[in-house]
Amino acid sequence: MPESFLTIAALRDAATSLWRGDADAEAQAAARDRILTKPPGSLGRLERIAQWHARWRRGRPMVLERIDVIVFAGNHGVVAQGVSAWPSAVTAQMVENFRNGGAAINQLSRVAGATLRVVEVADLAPTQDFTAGPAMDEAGFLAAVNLGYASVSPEADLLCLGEMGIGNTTVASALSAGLFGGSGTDWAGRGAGIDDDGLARKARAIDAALSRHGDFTSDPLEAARRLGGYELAAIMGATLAARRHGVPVLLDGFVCTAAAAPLARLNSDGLDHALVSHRSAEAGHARLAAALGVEPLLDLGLRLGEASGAALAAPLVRAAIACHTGMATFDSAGVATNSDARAS
Ligand SMILES: Cc1cc2ncn([C@H]3O[C@H](COP(=O)(O)O)[C@@H](O)[C@H]3O)c2cc1C
Ligand SMILES: O=C(O)c1cccnc1
Repeated sequence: MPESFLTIAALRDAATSLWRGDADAEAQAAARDRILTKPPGSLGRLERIAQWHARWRRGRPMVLERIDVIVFAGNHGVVAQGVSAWPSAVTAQMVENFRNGGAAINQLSRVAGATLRVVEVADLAPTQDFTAGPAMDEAGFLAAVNLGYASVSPEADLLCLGEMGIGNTTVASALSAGLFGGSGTDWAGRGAGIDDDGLARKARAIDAALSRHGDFTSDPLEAARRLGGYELAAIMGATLAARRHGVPVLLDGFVCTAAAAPLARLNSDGLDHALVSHRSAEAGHARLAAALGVEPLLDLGLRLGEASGAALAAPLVRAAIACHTGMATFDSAGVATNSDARAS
């Protein structure tokens, strides 16, 4: 596979010929779960998380020494439609804040024992307003995908993805509608706190984008190029790279999940190496998770973005792996197995 995609066709090839994961490693992890000193299944979803990590780790040891958090930042032409309560300048100001350690994600990354990196996509130039034309041309879209792809280190044991981009809840709503159907009012939410009039403008902008681009959105990559944004394209590229490198992924909230969703539309298992870390309070996220058939790990009423939910869920993966690798077996600890096991 090339290190960067020169054409949409090359990207499509990569996104439709995915590594399917290590089914043996997953089965071995499930078998070990059954002999650990606990009632079978009693660690609930933690057991599935450990098995998931084993499957997508390409045979490497089940450790969580290196957790990478990457926040991709970008700007959006559709902000001109009055869809955000905040000016686009806040994107660059928050990037500076990330670099100075002052944002929520700085604190949450530290608590998770993770390393935070911020990547400005397209130098924070805005996309084209997608009510008037495609958000990105092919070259700009591919450059953003490639930047995201190249940002992923194969050395990471877990990758937390997030975003910063004023206006991007409108973009995520339009992209979700393009991929899964529905209208502006179905998908639009209040984002970073827009009022009722703004919410109505947001729904109208999404509907305008859908009527302009709707004929092309049956192709998930065209949907991503026309209705997406630079940082969303980078998140998709990073998610694809993580699949290739054997790095399990935690996706953040609505925007991040929408960004990666084209991969699930290209392949029914295209996001199996990624977990949705939390259910965002942003209106569209529950609908998007249902459309993808996934159950987010946490539900804390967060509606921030920045990878905040992903960083919060990383300790769950750490806990799952600690139990899986550290617990004694019934045999080694001399604990009696249950009656079914004794009878067999
Ligand atoms: C100070 C501030 C910090 C943020 N951190 C994340 N977001 C979040 O809000 C933005 C999306 O909301 P909308 O679509 O309504 O513009 C994104 O930048 C997202 O990451 C923030 C927003 C603000 C204002
Ligand atoms: O869930 C998200 O991704 C989100 C919610 C509100 C604002 N920005 C992002």
